[in-house]
Amino acid sequence: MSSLQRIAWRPQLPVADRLRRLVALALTSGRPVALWRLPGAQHPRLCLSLKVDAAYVGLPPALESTAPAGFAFFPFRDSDHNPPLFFPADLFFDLARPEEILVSPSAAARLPELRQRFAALPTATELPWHVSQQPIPTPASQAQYEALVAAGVDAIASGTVQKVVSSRAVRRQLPSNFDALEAFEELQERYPNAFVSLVSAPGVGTWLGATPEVLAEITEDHVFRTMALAGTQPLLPNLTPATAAWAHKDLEEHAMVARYIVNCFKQLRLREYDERGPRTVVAGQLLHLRTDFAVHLDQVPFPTLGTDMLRLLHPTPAVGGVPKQPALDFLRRHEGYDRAYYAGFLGPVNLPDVGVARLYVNLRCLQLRPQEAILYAGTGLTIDSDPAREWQETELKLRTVGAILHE
Ligand SMILES: C=C(O[C@H]1C=CC=C(C(=O)O)[C@@H]1O)C(=O)O
Repeated sequence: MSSLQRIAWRPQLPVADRLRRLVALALTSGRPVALWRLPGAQHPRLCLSLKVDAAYVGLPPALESTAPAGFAFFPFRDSDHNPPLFFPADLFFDLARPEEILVSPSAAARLPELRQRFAALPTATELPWHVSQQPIPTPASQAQYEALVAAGVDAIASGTVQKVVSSRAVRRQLPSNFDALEAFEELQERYPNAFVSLVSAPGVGTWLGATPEVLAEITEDHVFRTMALAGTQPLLPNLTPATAAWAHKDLEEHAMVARYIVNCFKQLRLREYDERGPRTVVAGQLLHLRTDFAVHLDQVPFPTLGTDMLRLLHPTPAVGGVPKQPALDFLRRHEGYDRAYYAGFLGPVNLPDVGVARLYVNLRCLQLRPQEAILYAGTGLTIDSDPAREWQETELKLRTVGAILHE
């Protein structure tokens, strides 16, 4: 049950300024704020939490309709440095319906004060985005990354793992006059089919991204959905999804993710899932192999399937590896930097529609620092991986979110 209440809201301000001021309202008082645009949607949405402490949680969130409404922001791996978060929704603003706002009971009780603070905020100031207190990761040089790939291939050859997804971080200077809200807008325009997000929270910093990968969804029609997304090639001018041919390496890399998902269903003893694929899909300037999985929740006796699958799935072999624990151990030992929220997951739960949850893997993302951005990208390794090609693939993936870092 959502306890959010709909109220009319007609400040004398253009819609974009309302959004900017709501973000300012959160940031100037040290609170978390999440903005997102669903794949294919025309307008973004915003969730603001009034209680910072309420955001820190342990387990991945419950996805049932009885669970609280809010926005999940989970790291690749739990740690004191990268806490798993769920921002309970106190204010929800949908730019498709700019004349209203949804508020929680505690926000409703404070409406006069919130309205006053909102009205007093200057529109044109620079926004005080949250900054992570964690050290900036040391970027891997090409030689270092290729050595990591070679170590991954060795671990596969020796039988320690079957697949592992190595990754790296890159530092880029921010362009002069960089504005995170304008960058969020540009990501929406460039990638209409991605889940585009801008999340800023105390202890977490500020993250921007445009991901193609669903981790766990429960849709309006009561269908649980997830996908295997792995296998990459550039979308070259004379190529279409229909004409793309795939190397054995990509097919194998993809099949391991699909098998892992099937095994998660098996662990829950669920047989009634629909599997479609693999097919070729476009994500920005890249092509991926994708297999879609769906379960009609009204037709199976698994009321908590969404929550159970989420807890089994993360991190999938599209970002970790197979078997899971040895692959994660390999990454901890060899990767040489902290992924933080890259390859974690994020998205709204019961917000605004009760019974609907949309969680995505945090890929093609960057972290904002005062003068620079930290970009992240990884590649799935198999026994056939060539270090130079894997480096090249990370370069291509970095271009997705990197496209917004121009003068
Ligand atoms: C790990 C990333 O992508 C994953 C998703 C799609 C294709 C992938 C691949 O082909 O390696 C990765 O598994 C990333 O973008 O950083």
